[in-house]
Amino acid sequence: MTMTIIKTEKLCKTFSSGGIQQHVLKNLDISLQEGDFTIIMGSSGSGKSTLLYAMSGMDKPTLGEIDFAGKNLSRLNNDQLAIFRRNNCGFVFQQIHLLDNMSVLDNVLASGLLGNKNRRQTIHKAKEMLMQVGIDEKAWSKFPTQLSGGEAQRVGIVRALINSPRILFADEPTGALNSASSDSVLDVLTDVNRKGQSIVMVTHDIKTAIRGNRILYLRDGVICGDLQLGGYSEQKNAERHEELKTFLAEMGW
Ligand SMILES: Nc1ncnc2c1ncn2[C@@H]1O[C@H](COP(=O)(O)OP(=O)(O)OP(=O)(O)O)[C@@H](O)[C@H]1O
Repeated sequence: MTMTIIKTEKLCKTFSSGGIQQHVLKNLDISLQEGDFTIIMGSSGSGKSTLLYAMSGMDKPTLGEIDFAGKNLSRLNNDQLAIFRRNNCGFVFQQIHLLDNMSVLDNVLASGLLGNKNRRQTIHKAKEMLMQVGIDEKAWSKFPTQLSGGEAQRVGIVRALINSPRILFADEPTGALNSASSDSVLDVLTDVNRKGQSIVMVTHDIKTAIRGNRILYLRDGVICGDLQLGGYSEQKNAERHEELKTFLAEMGW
């Protein structure tokens, strides 16, 4: 039986500037299931990143409730939210933001050793996870500038997952990568999702989106489409592609 991990009720986000209000998210009622690889699509400016930031506690909603694994995020202050994010959320973005003056391994450990962690176990876990994403021992002492974009993003994913977050939030994680690097990153995301990691990802790209099992389509701050695609399988790649393209055409994408 699947479990709801995030539930929003009448979630609204309004930005105000120069006396003008922009209602970016409008009364969203969304349920996300644990173990899902949920994709958020929609045209530019439809509110995808704003929704990702609200659901992950990176930003506060203007109105409405967000229940994240039984915790009401709307009731937390900024310090409580920061602790909640550290314990429950992993993030990967288009810009990778590894620390240039630290080695690959130290970049992962900088996150992994936050809090009261056992150093030896954390180092072991970091090395094991780096191996799993194809970053072998030779690369552990390299600096981020010595990595390809795809390698750097795979290190970024390990850094995001080192504290075993409930959800990995990804905002266009392959947006800056070439096709081969992008595939290597998507393979890692598919693999960790198959092992049970819940993922919520924003993307514009169909090839990226078919990795998900559920596609939410946002238009002008409202969810107007919800497609269940089933789990990713390479054999059914072409069929999934067609199904998603048809759905997006119906959405007016
Ligand atoms: N901090 C902010 N202050 C004011 N307006 C904002 C802020 N963040 C987002 N917006 C506005 O909210 C709208 C939605 O932005 P958002 O980044 O969520 O869209 P998106 O669907 O992710 O777009 P894209 O696909 O282009 O990244 C945009 O018009 C944007 O300018």
